[in-house]
Amino acid sequence: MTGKLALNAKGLSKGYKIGKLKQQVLKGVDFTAYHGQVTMVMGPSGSGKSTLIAALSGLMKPDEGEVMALGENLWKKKRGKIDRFRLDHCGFIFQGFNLFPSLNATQQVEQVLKYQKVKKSEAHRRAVEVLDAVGLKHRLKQKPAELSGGEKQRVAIARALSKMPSLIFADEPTSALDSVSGQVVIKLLHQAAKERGAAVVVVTHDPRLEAYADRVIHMEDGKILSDTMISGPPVIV
Ligand SMILES: Nc1ncnc2c1ncn2[C@@H]1O[C@H](COP(=O)(O)OP(=O)(O)OP(=O)(O)O)[C@@H](O)[C@H]1O
Repeated sequence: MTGKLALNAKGLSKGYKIGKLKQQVLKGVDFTAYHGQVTMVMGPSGSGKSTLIAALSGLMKPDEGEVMALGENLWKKKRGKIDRFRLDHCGFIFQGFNLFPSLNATQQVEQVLKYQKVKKSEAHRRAVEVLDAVGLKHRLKQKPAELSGGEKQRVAIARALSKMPSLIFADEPTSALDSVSGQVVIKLLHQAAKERGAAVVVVTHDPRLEAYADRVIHMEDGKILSDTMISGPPVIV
């Protein structure tokens, strides 16, 4: 699995209309991501990083271009099938955590597994296991309001990892965190790539992440300016 192409996008373009003007945010972007690798996307604010992630993950249809995700032509699918693809194969870690305020840490993870039709008892077992893995065994019953920023982000990661997704999209996953919590989050993402062969795409301004990236892509003004493979070309197995 490791080293195989997980995402292969070609010619992605996207513009937003503001009144009569159209702002071109993605300008014919080609993008690849491999299983077992952490691909970091950097660039100035407004350069189109989040829009790129949205197009790659089935959240927002590009105006032009094609996304092959796990060998499937994502945007050729019907809306419901795209939603199902996301549910089955994608894990998301966004800024602001997106946790349900009324659910405790265990329930946050169980909720996701319920959508995957995992049995209740099995969902509970897996939720506890994955929360333990992110160092939150002592916070299983806490709701978001009772958790620190770092703990909330770890719940969000546990939730994303619990369904063992092949594709993980993280948008500024460490921006709200102190350096210790940030390191924990980075290591967990790295582990998901190395131990499970997930393709991890991380949008970040955080230079600490660079040490864990296999590849660093720089975007500017809707285009990719540079693409540097840090850990050498992927190994095809
Ligand atoms: N739904 C939308 N409607 C209109 N304009 C949008 C929309 N989403 C994003 N934009 C604009 O598109 C441009 C690129 O946004 P995007 O969020 O992709 O950039 P980014 O590189 O992720 O920025 P940041 O680092 O600040 O998060 C910005 O100028 C933004 O204002």
